[in-house]
Amino acid sequence: MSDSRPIAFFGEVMLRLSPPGRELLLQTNALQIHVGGAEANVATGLACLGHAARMVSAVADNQLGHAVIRELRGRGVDTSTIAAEPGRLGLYFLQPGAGLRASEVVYDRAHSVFADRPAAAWDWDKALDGCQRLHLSGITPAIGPNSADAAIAAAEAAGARGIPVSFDGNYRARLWEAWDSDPRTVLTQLIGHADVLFGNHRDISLLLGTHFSGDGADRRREAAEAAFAAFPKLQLIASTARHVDDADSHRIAARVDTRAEGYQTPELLVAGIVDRLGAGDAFATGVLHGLLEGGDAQATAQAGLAMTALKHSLPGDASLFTRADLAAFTEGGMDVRR
Ligand SMILES: O=C(O)C(=O)C[C@H](O)[C@H](O)COP(=O)(O)O
Repeated sequence: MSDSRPIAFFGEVMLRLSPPGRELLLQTNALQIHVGGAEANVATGLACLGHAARMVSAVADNQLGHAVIRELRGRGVDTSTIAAEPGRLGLYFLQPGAGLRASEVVYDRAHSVFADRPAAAWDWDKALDGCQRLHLSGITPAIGPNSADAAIAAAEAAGARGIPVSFDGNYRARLWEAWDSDPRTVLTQLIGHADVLFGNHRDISLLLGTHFSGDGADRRREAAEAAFAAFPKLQLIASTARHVDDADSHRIAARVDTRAEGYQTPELLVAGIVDRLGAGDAFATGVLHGLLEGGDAQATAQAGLAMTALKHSLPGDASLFTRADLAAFTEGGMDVRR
């Protein structure tokens, strides 16, 4: 039996606006709307797999914010710790890639309710009450000084209560560059609280200022060992290796390193991609699911790979797959099930 206590997710929830097909953003006169936000995506993914997930956030007290809360609640996420306050909801525009044209994201989230909320306004006693884990990502501290302080306060509050923290690096250059930020110091501080880190050898290299000279899996193991040495609380590092052939076809392997062992799955061809956004969050969902089920490095990496592969087939940011979907994927056989 896995732990039934909720996992708390702290981060901004937004709306994503994107053209229906492969059109350019303003070539179209219609935009599709999806709820997005890295931490909310993982919360949704885990809720759909039957785990208790609690979203800690703040949205606009208007139709948009209320719709976001309704959507998350409808997907089984506990929304009782989402504040609705006067102000604006963060948005982002996605122009999906096609062929050799890459996808583009335009953020429109400055001065959102979440970004402008003072760090002292968050109630960590309520947010973390009864939780088994807190999940954070590198997006929250990138949003601006209030949310950087709030992310650190969240990690410290979890630490003070003995609640483990998982951290997804999710480096967003465009957010960090928009203000007078110091990503390395802030991210180092946050990862210092984490027992689970989602990040690859490049993220670790940037954090530690170390160059890892090996190749492939060896380089990832070398980077993981350096991170374990630098961050005493860290117990597990998970990453994907993604080769982009074109917008519709990627080859992906999943890797999990613990202090004792490293396991990397064979590369999986993910072709016919419908929507790549949220695939990293689906990977985190799978890895956390694997951990909650008591899996070892191999089982955890395989669950991460399965969830990320499935997400590429689904429009929208969040992974909505159930345990039955995961089992069907693992059994194989891609023809119609009837
Ligand atoms: O960029 C942000 O700030 C967001 O939170 C929007 C998206 O929901 C995530 O970025 C998806 O992240 P990936 O799973 O890495 O594709």
